[in-house]
Amino acid sequence: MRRPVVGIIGNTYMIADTYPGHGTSTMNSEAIARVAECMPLIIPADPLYMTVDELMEACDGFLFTGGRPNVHPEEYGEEATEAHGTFDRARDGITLPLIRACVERGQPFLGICRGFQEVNVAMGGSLHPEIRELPGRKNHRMPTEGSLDERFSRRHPVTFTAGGPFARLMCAEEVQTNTLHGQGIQTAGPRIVIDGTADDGTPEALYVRDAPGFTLSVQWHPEHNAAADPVSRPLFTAFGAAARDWAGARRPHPVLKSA
Ligand SMILES: N[C@@H](CCC(=O)NCCCC(=O)O)C(=O)O
Repeated sequence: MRRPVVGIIGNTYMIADTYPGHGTSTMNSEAIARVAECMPLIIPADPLYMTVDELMEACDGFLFTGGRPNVHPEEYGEEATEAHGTFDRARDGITLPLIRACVERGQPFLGICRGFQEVNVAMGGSLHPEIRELPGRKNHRMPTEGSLDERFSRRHPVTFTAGGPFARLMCAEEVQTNTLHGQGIQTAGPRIVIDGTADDGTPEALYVRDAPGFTLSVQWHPEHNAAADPVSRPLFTAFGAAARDWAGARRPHPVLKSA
């Protein structure tokens, strides 16, 4: 059987500070190829180039990756302010309808950081532009100095709901994770289940209630050191199994089965 194809949502970057291109970190491709055991395919996420239907036909599952630009607040009914930072409207135009279509059809996805936030917004939730300004919250942003491994080092605990899909998948109710984000979930969408939180109350792990397929998503970055990290590895392995099920029969692999 051919390997399942996982569409890795690309971000827009300036190449050599001169002209725009699409891309993703090799950590994402590596995690999909070597841990999920699927074929990584980087997607130039822009509705000018493709439709959601075409993407769903071409790919068996999707990795909604991290990305510096924030989801546009119009997508959750708020006006943009300076605090909301920069945006990527082309990516919003693909990812938000694609998430809703995957939820409805049971096609698997794994959301990471901005991708986690996109899942919440796509399902009717909202984001806070700068969570470190909320009372009692810590700074979750990427350290401004240090090697890649230092910047992606584990910085806070995440506690999962006892008996929930994440606790079952990780065989632990508490894990340590990295953290590289400024925004965070403000209100969860009606079907979003927050299944893990940081020690300052920031939502860190979610799934979509009653979705027929795999929807596990995390605010941290499991793609770092995915093959060796005991928290990352089960997430990518379970996602790969869900994509294989979909590729084999074009049928969903439910979140609870995956855990
Ligand atoms: N913009 C959001 C999401 C942060 C995020 O995904 N960070 C990783 C960036 C990786 C990259 O630049 O590709 C926020 O700040 O909350």
